[in-house]
Amino acid sequence: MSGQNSDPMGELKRRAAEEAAAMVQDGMAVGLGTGSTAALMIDALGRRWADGLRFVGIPTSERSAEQARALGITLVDFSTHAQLDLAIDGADEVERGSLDLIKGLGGALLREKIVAAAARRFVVIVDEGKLVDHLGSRSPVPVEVTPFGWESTARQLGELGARVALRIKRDGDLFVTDGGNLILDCTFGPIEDPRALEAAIGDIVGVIESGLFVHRTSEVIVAGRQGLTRLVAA
Ligand SMILES: O=C(CO)[C@H](O)[C@H](O)COP(=O)(O)O
Repeated sequence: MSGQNSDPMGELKRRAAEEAAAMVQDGMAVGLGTGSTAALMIDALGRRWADGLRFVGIPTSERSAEQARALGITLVDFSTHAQLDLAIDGADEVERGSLDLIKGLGGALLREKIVAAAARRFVVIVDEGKLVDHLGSRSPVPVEVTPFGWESTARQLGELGARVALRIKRDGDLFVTDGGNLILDCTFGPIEDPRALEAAIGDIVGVIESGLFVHRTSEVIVAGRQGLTRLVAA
């Protein structure tokens, strides 16, 4: 067995990741996303780094920091780089048309959102299975909350119409974010007005941030069976 084309979608995701990595230019400050697709992009940046490209990265998770460091990529923080040229990340859902997102199934939504908000351009890489007509069609909205009083925060999220589940790891331990917080996965079903829901979630005391990314995306690179497609925000 040759192994070639045994994972055609994986190969397309790798190409999408490489296309996004090709947008990085010498001297840029770049936000490095989290997740399996973002990891392919960081690998691609590692190859470009080995070829002589020089830039600085701000990682969105300890995982991505570790990966980038192992590739020799220089990492910085917001104390020296309060604004980024570009941030590249994956997503759990992308709404066709608006390019609004759900992120955070990997648990890095807070740092991901801070990095996206600080970037002049925010580029998202996904496979075509992540495209939806309405956010919430398949994915819950992850919400990062303070451990103190999480039960009360969960009750109030429930009052917004969500089925709320505290995120637990496969080994049965609580999932704790890089910032030491908890995640409540909130299933709303298809969301009519993501902007209004993002605001309503953000109004609840105890909520740190939600995985709704509204009006933040500059461009989406979609890996599909027919090849790569680039979607640009209207
Ligand atoms: O938001 C994220 C992590 O918090 C990821 O970008 C999202 O979960 C997509 O991951 P993957 O590329 O593995 O499907």
